[in-house]
Amino acid sequence: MTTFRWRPEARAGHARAGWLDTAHGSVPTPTFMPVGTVGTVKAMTMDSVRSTGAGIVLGNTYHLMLRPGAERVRALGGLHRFMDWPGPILTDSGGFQVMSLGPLRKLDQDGVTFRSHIDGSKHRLTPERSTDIQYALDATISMCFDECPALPAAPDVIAKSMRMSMRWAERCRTAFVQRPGYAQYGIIQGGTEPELRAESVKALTGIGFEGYAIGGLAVGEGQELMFSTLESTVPLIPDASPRYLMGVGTPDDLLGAVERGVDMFDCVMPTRAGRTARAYTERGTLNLRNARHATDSRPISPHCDCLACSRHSRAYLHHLFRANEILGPMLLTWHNLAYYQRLMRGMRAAIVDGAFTAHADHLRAQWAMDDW
Ligand SMILES: CCOC(=O)Nc1nc2cc3nc(NC)[nH]c3cc2c(=O)[nH]1
Ligand SMILES: [Zn+2]
Repeated sequence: MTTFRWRPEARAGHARAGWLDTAHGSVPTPTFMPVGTVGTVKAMTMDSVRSTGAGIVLGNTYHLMLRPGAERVRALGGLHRFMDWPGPILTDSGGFQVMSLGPLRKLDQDGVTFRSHIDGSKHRLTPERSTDIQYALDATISMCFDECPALPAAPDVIAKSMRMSMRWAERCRTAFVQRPGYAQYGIIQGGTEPELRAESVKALTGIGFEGYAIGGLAVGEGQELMFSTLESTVPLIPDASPRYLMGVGTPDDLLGAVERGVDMFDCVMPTRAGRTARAYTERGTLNLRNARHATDSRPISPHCDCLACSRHSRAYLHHLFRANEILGPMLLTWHNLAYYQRLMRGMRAAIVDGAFTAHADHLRAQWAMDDW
């Protein structure tokens, strides 16, 4: 029987390398979670996701509750069976998606009523319903139902929103079914106000969760404010608890957040960029639709073992995107996820080898070169 926990392996300042033990297997941290919004990592098979080195994938409660419905997924054996991913799955609570529906949703102290973007049907999410849906999906890691306020916002607006999210966190914890190897994460809110962030951490650790997410960031505040908020918030989280920074980010964001003690990440950038001809590489990004790649016989990256880099040229990817061929987004999504996983593995190895500072300097110097 597995107990859900994070085990430290090595440290470099605030950065940590470790293992996350779950009911669906152990995953090395720091880890990047590909986003599998509607039960699929777009343009990828789960075997190709596995081949990039991914350990945990993310599923969206909001999308899955609307289609095909949580009850149907449960009846079919849960999300692991449904999408054929035997490893850990983290499901978000739907909070963030629903908040971004704008006029299609009505928020009150008890939850959110909204209309489906698919067929306009009416739905309601509350802390209890969100937690029940994630249970029906058999999520390895469930997230609390929270409100992520748009930034910039006045401190009193941020405070009111955070305090509502803390009341919702209490209700989520009460509704959560504890099972060995499964987890529920509290989501720290508080905008970029250190005192509000501290109040939120205190409230959540008082309730007690298996892990803690830093929410309310990567919503337009900019990297400097994101990093300063991490510096004031992460040290308040219990050392043995896994930390998850939601919706982040670029390779440079990931490096800076790992340096500040974050263990887990999710972001749509590598998959979304893969569909829009943008390639991530050790030397910055490439827009493969650009004519300058039309005759370039080199792989996207000489350091990459993905299918695109081991079999094809930049010229071929350029051609596929110009011809609007499905294989283009498939190959480039594969490459971008492989790059993100290689980046995480490289940071982890440097922390374990006691060479993290030198590795961070090397990464930043390379990204600045974007000359190939
Ligand atoms: C993944 C769990 O998400 C939730 O259930 N709530 C939540 N999600 C967020 C997603 C975010 N994505 C970004 N930037 C792309 N920032 C985010 C914040 C939250 C959040 O505060 N709360
Ligand atoms: Zn590649």
